[in-house]
Amino acid sequence: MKNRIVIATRESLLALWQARYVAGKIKEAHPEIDVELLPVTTKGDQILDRPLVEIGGKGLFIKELEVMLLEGQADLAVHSLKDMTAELADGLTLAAVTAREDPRDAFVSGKYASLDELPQHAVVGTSSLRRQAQLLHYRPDLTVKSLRGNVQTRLRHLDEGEYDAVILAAAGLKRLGLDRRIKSYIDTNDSIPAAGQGVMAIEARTDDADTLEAVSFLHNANIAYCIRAERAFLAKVGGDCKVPAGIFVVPDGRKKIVAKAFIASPDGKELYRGEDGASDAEAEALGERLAEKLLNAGGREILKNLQKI
Ligand SMILES: NCc1[nH]cc(CCC(=O)O)c1CC(=O)O
Repeated sequence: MKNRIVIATRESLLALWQARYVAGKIKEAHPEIDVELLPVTTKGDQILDRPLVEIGGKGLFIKELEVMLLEGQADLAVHSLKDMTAELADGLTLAAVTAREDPRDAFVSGKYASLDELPQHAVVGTSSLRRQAQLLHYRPDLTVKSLRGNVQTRLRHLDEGEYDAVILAAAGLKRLGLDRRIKSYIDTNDSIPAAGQGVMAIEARTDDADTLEAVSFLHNANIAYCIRAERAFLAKVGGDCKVPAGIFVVPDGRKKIVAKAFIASPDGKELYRGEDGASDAEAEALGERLAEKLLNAGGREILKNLQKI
């Protein structure tokens, strides 16, 4: 058994909260292990003046952490699963995925109680094509304006009056103790979450059996099945936040899971939705089948057009 585990983490308050949470759990379960945090600045955190899509997508938040693992400077990396690309770097594996925090998108505003209360042409902040497409599908009159940075920065931009409302993940706000900022929750049928939303992923070296064993108690097997389906879908539709797509999978009784997903044009005018279920053992096939169905329905054409931009 190891006597020391180093956890690489981004430096945002949410990332630090998540890394500290995992560190605390490991110390509780294994008092003999020394757990240390290694905060790392990632490219995705540094470049805030351009949309994520332009600077290379969400892999930018995890690459530096993966290098730390591969070079042996750290033993674990804690991520928001949502920020991870469909493929992990060679030699690395998901040691555990945690129980899911609230998966919903949250409506945050100083002036309005819900999406329905927003006046015509109100300005809503989000840089997620997934949120944008679903927002505009529901309310084509709204103006969606880019919003980047960590959770605190986004809230500050809202408070400074640049937006009438912003959409953020409920999970991040709750972890940071900012629930009071949430005016209402958007139902997962109206804003289908991103693959992995609300789940923390703990990544480690595939050959580091001691570390894998030390964190195995944090693994939630039921969520793992759901995540397998969500990530299989993500891999099929392009694996990055460049696509206006989402999927949400939940356990459904004994050894079954159900999924709902969508692919849309960024303006929300075209939106294809589907639902399907399977046994948990067939999670990947479920995600792939749903992706294929939505791609055939019109999603493939949308993704092709997006690549031209
Ligand atoms: N895009 C950044 C990001 N990555 C994970 C979360 C929240 C936590 C989670 O979904 O697990 C957030 C903030 C947000 O989308 O509002």
